[in-house]
Amino acid sequence: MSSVVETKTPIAVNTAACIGGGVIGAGWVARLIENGLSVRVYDPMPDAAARMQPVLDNADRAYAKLTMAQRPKKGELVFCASIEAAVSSAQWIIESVPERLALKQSIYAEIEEHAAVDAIIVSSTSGIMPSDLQAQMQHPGRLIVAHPFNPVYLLPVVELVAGKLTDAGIIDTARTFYSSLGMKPIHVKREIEAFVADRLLEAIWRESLWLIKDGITTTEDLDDIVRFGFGLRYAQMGVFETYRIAGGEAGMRHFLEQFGPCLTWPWTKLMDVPEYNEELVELIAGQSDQQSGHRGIRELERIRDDNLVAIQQALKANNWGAGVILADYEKKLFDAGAAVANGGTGAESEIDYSQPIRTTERRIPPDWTDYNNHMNEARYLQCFGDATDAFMRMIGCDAEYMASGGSFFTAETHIRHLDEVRVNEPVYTLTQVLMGEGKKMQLFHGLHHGDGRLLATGEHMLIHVSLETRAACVPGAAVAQELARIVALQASLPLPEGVGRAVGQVRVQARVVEQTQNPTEDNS
Ligand SMILES: NC(=O)C1=CN([C@@H]2O[C@H](COP(=O)(O)OP(=O)(O)OC[C@H]3O[C@@H](n4cnc5c(N)ncnc54)[C@H](O)[C@@H]3O)[C@@H](O)[C@H]2O)C=CC1
Ligand SMILES: C[N+](C)(C)CC(=O)CC(=O)[O-]
Repeated sequence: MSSVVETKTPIAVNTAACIGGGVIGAGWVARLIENGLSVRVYDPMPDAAARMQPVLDNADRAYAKLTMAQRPKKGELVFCASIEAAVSSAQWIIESVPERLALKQSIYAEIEEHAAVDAIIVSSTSGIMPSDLQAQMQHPGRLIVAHPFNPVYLLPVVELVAGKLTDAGIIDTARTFYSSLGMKPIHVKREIEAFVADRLLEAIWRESLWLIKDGITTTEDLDDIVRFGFGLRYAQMGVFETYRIAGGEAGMRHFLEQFGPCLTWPWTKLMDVPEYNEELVELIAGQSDQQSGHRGIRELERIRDDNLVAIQQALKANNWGAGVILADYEKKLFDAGAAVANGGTGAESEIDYSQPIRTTERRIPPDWTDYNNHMNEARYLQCFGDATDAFMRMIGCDAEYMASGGSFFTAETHIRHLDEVRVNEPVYTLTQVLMGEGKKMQLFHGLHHGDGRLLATGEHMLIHVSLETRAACVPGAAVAQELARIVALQASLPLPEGVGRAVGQVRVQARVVEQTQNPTEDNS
């Protein structure tokens, strides 16, 4: 994926500024740099950079598990001493400072003094109306709210809200921009305090505070009721689809018929608000300390991130909800990844196909290792399979080509394990094309450690097939031509060491030869 995000309006984003680097600012920084954008941060806290680093480390760890696709080269991160230095070269400016209208307005005034006049300014506010935020701006048309969710680097949804003075077209620009970051932008059609999600969250938060304050339950039991129950449902279906199913065959109508009358029963205390005072803080924070105080925040973040990654991957396997967003994001990464691995901007034209081609590049994720404390053998095949996929895309055998009915199937594989690799270590694959003719394609991948050591080799015979008939057939003209071109370019390369090897036990091979020469009824 290119680090330059082309948006629908004539604005190309390659540098973003983040004003405020706390919980949400750090989350934005992580998502932006993981997607290859350069980010300039301003936060007046003297230790802002040191406080942000563990969040960036956790994000890096989560992304390594989120997708096996090669991600763009991480964007540059610069901490700036002033708003001026942060925004002057940025095309996209994200404000994530504390939730106070006057503070936010004073920051926009300073941003407008130094930013390009066409730079977009975006607030992360949880609930202040964009019309109020833009009220004192010189160029209010360029401000919108893009309300994210914690952790910003993993949760796809972002609520987009325009103010009364926002220019037409900015929402579309923002939709394109956030989609390119692997997010799911949702346009909230009319501005309202707290938008949509925080209205819902506020309801459950207020009710929860009442339930603890009234001694009905504890923070721990309440959390268990959520996470062992309806919380599991909400990762995959929302309020209305869930309750439609709860209405049985008759669906939503029956559900409303059955539970509609409860609306007038005392099933909520939402009409009332618990008094916010020291006693409430002690009660809630004390129980929370008892429940979770034995773990640090960073450790809790990692547990949360691992679970969010696993949930999104499960949804991807079911082609549902947030999993569809992850699949689309990965497709973009895969399409661009191999080209970027070969250096430069990622343009296919920059790849030197006369040499073994750098097809993938990654670090070994924590869950790829086994009881021997090194990469599990199944993952070697994954590395080689991904390298084959990357090469297929290079010759034009991509999603579009497959949709037209052609693809390659692997018919035979031989893997040699030569050296160990451990968690978090960098690896890359180099691919040599041994043959590409008619229906057949033979590839030889070398899996290398980042320091150059050869860790394993994979030799693979692939057959081109029709996805309709599942029978072998010759590839389409463009794919065949590109494959032939690369084969010709690599024709003078020496054959790689280990090519054509079988599992090399001399005595077994001798038996194979003998059996072939003297077939009996039993073994023919
Ligand atoms: N924490 C959350 O769960 C969510 C928060 N938000 C919104 O994001 C915004 C930021 O919230 P958090 O990150 O949670 O707060 P935070 O308190 O973690 O971070 C705020 C950061 O802004 C910095 N800051 C203060 N004055 C500044 C100034 N004049 N210029 C630049 N930086 C300044 C602070 O040093 C701090 O690092 C708020 O508008 C909040 O409503 C949105 C979604 C979720
Ligand atoms: C509590 N909060 C209002 C800041 C929450 C949000 O705005 C979104 C989230 O991440 O829950």
